[in-house]
Amino acid sequence: MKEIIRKKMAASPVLRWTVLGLVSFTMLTGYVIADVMAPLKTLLEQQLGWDSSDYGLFTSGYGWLNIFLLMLIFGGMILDKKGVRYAGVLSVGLMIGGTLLKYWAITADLGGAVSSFSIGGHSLFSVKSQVLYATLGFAVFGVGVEMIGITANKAVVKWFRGRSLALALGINVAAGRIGTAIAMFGSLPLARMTGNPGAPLAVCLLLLCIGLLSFLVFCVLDRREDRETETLPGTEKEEEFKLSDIVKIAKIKAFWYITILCVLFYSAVFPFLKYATELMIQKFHVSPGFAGAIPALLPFGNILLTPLFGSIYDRRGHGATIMLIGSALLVCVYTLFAIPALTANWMAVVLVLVLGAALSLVPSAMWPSVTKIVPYRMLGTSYSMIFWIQNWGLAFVPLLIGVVLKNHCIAGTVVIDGVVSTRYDYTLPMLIFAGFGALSIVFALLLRREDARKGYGLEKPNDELQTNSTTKTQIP
Ligand SMILES: C[C@H](N)C(=O)N[C@@H](CCCCN)C(=O)O
Repeated sequence: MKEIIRKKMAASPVLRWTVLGLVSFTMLTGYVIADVMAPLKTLLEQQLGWDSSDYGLFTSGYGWLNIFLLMLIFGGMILDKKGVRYAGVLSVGLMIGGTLLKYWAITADLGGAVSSFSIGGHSLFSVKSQVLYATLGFAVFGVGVEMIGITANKAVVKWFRGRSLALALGINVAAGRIGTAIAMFGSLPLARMTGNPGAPLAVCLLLLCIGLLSFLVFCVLDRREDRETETLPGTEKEEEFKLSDIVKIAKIKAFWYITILCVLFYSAVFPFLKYATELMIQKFHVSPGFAGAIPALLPFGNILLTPLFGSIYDRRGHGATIMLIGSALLVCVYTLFAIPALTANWMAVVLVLVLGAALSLVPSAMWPSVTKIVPYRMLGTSYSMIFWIQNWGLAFVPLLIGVVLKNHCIAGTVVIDGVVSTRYDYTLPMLIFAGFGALSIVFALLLRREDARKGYGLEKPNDELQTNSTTKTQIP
């Protein structure tokens, strides 16, 4: 066991909340782009001649570099080695570069060119060049936006530890949800109004440049603060991150419990959203024009509830229990979604709202809890390892649900908007999501037990740590 002395909790409240606003705004601009193309699927098919598999390839591009080339992990190590300012500017640079490539691909006239890939004369696959370049752009963007997610977390921890940390992290997550809501509601009307599917991307690029400016202002404040803090008497420099720290992180049981809880929980929520509109139409008989509005309630609820639950964690504690309750809610929601007899519209609205509460509870406690389990100097790498494993779930669970629907859930046909479409019985997919929820409960319980054993303080108020913020903190 090693002990280090935490840096002094610095800065005035005004400065701290300003910093939170600047970093969160930058993250918001990234989150808008992450979801801005989702409402445009039909438009891309109508105007650019894409089909569903083109769209599927493009969407999956988000995780390619992060998952297979381990870019997320490298991003976390860069964050720990070089600090939040360097990592943040790099993230925004990647987001801008990736979005520029995507914008060019969507708006350029490539004359229907096709890119083919072959080995030894055997054709592997061919894809429209436009789709390929747009996908590559989205892949580069995906590295940047995931990296800004972990960078924002570490920056918020740097400025808020010991003082309303969970509230601040909750507000940061809420900023991401505002970004998602802007994309969900603004993208399609703008593209329709201009008749150009690239128009929302152009606006996003402008937003991202403002996000970059916002982050640069943060950098000035952060550097000034660092200089001032270094000169405070009694402040010892924190140990630097070493590669061997990864092994140390990997040896922490609670870290794995929280990571597995994270992948299970997020795999039960974000992939659900990809199918939620169809579920509303087919099970709850919501009109297609209105069906997307019900799942869209989810981010709105989060905007208020995530900071609220964060604040409860700060003042009253019960972090592990909050994660447990959020996981239990998943099981209730998906079990009710699975019951074939429950088809009332209002039921769908209530269940989505409760799901929104779950998606506020778990993140509001999960991200601050990581700071109690791993030391600050390893935080970037720890968050990136959690995100990396979570990205596997986010990439493959939608695929799993698609396969299950295709092979086990076809229940005839149905006419939607005058078009004969396949009718799916969503019982099995909902039970799979409920299963993820049940497993989340198991890992939340394991986490709570481990906390009781090791005394991480997950059940203690974060603000209580304020008194300890300038004293010694135990580090594994
Ligand atoms: C999808 C992404 N990897 C993720 O986990 N996002 C979380 C937390 C974001 C933390 C932002 N500083 C989310 O709830 O959106």
